[in-house]
Amino acid sequence: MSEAEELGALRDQIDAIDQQIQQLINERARCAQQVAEVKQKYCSPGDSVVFYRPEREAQVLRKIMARNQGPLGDESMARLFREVMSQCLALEEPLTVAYLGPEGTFTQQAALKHFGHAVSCAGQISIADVFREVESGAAHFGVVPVENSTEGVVTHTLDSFVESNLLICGEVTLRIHHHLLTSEPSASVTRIYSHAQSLAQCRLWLDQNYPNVERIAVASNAEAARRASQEPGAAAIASEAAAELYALKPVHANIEDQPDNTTRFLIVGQQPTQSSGDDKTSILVASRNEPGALYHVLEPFHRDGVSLTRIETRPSRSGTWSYVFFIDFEGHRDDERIVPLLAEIQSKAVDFKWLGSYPKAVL
Ligand SMILES: C=C(O[C@@H]1C=C(C(=O)O)C=C[C@H]1O)C(=O)O
Repeated sequence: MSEAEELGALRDQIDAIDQQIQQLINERARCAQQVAEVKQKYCSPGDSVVFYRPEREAQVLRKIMARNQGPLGDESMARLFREVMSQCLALEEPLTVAYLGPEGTFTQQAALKHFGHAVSCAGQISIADVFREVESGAAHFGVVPVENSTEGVVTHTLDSFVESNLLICGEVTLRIHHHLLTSEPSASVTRIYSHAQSLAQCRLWLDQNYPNVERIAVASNAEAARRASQEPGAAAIASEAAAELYALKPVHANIEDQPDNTTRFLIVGQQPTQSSGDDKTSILVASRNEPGALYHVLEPFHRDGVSLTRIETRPSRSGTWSYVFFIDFEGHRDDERIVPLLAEIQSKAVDFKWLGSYPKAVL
């Protein structure tokens, strides 16, 4: 056989397989539409139907990864199905997701990684605005950054939970790569714009490569890219998405000081999420201002062998030198061993707030 004949035969096979995949995807989509009808049928009058089910989506993705045999990698396969589910859910109900914008931010990337591309994303100018959009019902869900592996916690996000009644219904992590973007030759750069966190994440690289160039902190990396596209002599530290959006060239790629630089984002919404079988819970606890206060809050976790995944301390706004603790641990509020544990902590604390139980990030 000639090359053309061999390729022709294989491409015929691919066409036939595509036809089957397409039919099956539409069959799946029809099932999702029926799921929507069932959800509507059993919804109590006065309640609003909840179409998006984070725990079910996490379970679907975990099953896909567990049974995958290649040659496509587990994560690549899960990403494909992430998009299929996103389109199926959009047939049930098109979602609006508020995120910390503007367009081109890492938070937007996180929103698309979590929900897939069939949602409509609404960029907000602050974390408080993301919370407001979801509280008012203008957006179904919100996405906000909460911690970075190099720079630590995003305090605005934690503080927002003190006042807000929104619940955490998911988490998503993103490997953060920073690039130096400009439209000029890199030698003529006189100013570098970026968000303060990104400037900090690239501090050593900047000290070595641009020691005498002014670093200017702006509201977001996307805003930095916008300025770099308009001002002569300006460069930005931002993402590939921002480079595309503002037609800038990445003159130096992956300039972050820590190669495993990762940011964790939270998904916030109005409804509680059911157990997916592999979950995390976040709580806020204020304890008495006395010796051993934190110890007494944490002791039950140790005793019951429940793993803490994070603990943050923030000053409470209600009194000088009193604190609230943000605690993340493994398990769901409805798990048999978590129910009594939470009751005990609640009974010991001056103030206690359950912020949500949600599936551990799958992708
Ligand atoms: C189909 C459903 O609704 C939505 C779509 C899903 C899917 O496409 O698999 C999964 C969960 C929900 O977000 C469902 O609840 O099963």
